[in-house]
Amino acid sequence: MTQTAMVSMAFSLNTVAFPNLRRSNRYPGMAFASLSSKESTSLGVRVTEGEGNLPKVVLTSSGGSEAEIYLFGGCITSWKVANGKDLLFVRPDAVFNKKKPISGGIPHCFPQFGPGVIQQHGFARNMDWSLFDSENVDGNPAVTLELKDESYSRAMWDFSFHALFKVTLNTKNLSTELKVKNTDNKPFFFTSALHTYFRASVSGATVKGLKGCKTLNKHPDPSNPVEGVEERDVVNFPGFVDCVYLGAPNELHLDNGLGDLISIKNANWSDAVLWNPYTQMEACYRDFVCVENAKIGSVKLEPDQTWTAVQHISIA
Ligand SMILES: O=P(O)(O)OC[C@H]1O[C@H](O)[C@H](O)[C@@H](O)[C@@H]1O
Repeated sequence: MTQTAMVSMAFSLNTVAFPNLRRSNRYPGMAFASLSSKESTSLGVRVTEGEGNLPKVVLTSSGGSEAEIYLFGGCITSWKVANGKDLLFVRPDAVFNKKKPISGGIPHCFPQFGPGVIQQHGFARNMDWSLFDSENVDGNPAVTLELKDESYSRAMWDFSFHALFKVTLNTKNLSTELKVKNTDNKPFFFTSALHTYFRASVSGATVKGLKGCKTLNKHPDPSNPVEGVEERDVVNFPGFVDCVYLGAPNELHLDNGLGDLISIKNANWSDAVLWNPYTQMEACYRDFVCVENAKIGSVKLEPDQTWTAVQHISIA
């Protein structure tokens, strides 16, 4: 299919309002499928209707990979590599009704990781992000979503900010770039994470690269993390795991126990978190591990300053 053919679909979003489409579709990469039609074979970037009638963006690369991103929460829920295998995991208890964050894929934690003065993991996973931009370069599609403060966020965190989240799909990798700009006239602080749920066989899953990191182990008491140092070359998930790794390296290697070796690279996500709820989630804990790129120490942004962090997950 040619690039021209990829964008031939009409833009028809009768039932869903996207408040910020002003810069969308600048590039010949985005097709907007009718929300009444769930089927499309277009390559590139298209918007369609997902679970619970929520709008989702589908990226399809010329190399045969596919990713899905819900505007609600700016949450990537699927990353299928060319053989059709989805390397991300959405929990069976996930709901798509905006009453809860989508439990699975790659939810945002912003502007707070974990519990604290505002809701657990912050509000970004509970808000509608908007389409901001799209492109399709050499068969590798990308979409940028946008989140700004509004009354919901202001009620708990009274700052003006502008976040952009760019998701780029290549044949063998999925990259994200998160930019947070302080658009207020006073400084603010935040913490953040990409709470990535990888499909896995928990009994065989391992993570390499964390040896030597300072740890804050939330097991057994989440409100009183135990400080330590990771001594293992290969970290596994023998039971409940909830551990922060400070000063994590810019590349980790996940063996998902299902035959896939996944490289998790980052720039500026200085920390990492491993999480598996074990029998707290009896129905699904065997089927995923969370390996999260995180920023646990507060980032301070002065007015007009921008913080940028990149995650790059790829398969060998
Ligand atoms: O259930 P959620 O709010 O999505 O949080 C799920 C988990 O996220 C992180 O991994 C935290 O370290 C855990 O303490 C928390 O339980």
